[in-house]
Amino acid sequence: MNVIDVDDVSKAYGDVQALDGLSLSVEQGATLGVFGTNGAGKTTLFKLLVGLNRPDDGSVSVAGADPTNGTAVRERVRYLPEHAGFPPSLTGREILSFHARMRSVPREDRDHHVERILHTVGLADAADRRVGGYSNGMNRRLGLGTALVGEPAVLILDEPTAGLDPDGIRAFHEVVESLASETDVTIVFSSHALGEIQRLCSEAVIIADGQVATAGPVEELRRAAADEVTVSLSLASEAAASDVAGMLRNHEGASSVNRTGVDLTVTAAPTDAYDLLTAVGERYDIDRFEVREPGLEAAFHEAVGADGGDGSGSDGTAGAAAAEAATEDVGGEPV
Ligand SMILES: Nc1ncnc2c1ncn2[C@@H]1O[C@H](COP(=O)(O)OP(=O)(O)OP(=O)(O)O)[C@@H](O)[C@H]1O
Repeated sequence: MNVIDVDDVSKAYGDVQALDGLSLSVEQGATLGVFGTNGAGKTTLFKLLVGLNRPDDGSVSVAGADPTNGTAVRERVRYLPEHAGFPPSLTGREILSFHARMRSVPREDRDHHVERILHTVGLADAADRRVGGYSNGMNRRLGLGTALVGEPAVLILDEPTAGLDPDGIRAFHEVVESLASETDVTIVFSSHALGEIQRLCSEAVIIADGQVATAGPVEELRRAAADEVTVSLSLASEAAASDVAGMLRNHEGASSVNRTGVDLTVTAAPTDAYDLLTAVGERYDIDRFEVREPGLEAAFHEAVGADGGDGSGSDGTAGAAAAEAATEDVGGEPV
């Protein structure tokens, strides 16, 4: 049964055609990854799914109704925007309890409901700390926790791991993985990292120029992907880089390790890349990291680069931008 049906939807902001005849459907319980370059239309799509915007043309149905049609639908569909802030002086438990009251969770169930969510998002030990002292990753998981209050049918997560360090990404992945395997919630998850979509999602859709460029089971993307990814990372000193090289040579997930000064290049299976980064991040300060996935880049290039898209394609710019977006992956922030 489809829980989301988007049919031939268009949406413009003045002269900018953000969505241009986009159609997509999602089965209940699926985890859908939405990938696209900057400005492809992902956030516009998400706002239509949660009723924050209306389409100019076409129709949107979520959990059996038009999302702009009243609060009953909005209760069943939750949106975690890219940036969610909380009052720093409150604790995680207080914030979740507040959301439980707002969502009309019965008083006698509230404490148990909040406790269960704290465990689900991995914040049980930090429940009574003020959120002003939470890390970026903990804040993001608390945001996911607030979205889980009242047991929604659909979760819409807009780039939930953007800007997180490897530990934060891994912790968030674990929460999404357990939600996907242990509940019937449908998760729609946008990301600039194809590897993340490959790891977490059962279905993927690639959006380019406001349209679906390609869609299907992630298994198909996986088949198109290379067996190995390249992880590049820089350590604070040559001594640390040398230690890490030794450590990774003994790590069963790493198939090759090369070091030049403070820089390391490691090849690994796509699903091992985050484990390797976490293992290093637990013991050393990583200055910079990047995960490159040549096979996925090629698949993406093919999906959006073939006709080039509006105004940028004939000279290959769209394909180049696509490849750049894919290689950027989740790297960047110091750990
Ligand atoms: N409120 C707005 N007013 C004018 N133009 C907008 C507005 N919101 C989005 N756009 C434009 O619509 C297009 C699609 O934007 P959207 O935010 O949906 O893309 P996105 O895929 O989420 O991008 P990103 O990955 O950068 O967040 C872009 O060209 C953007 O500049």
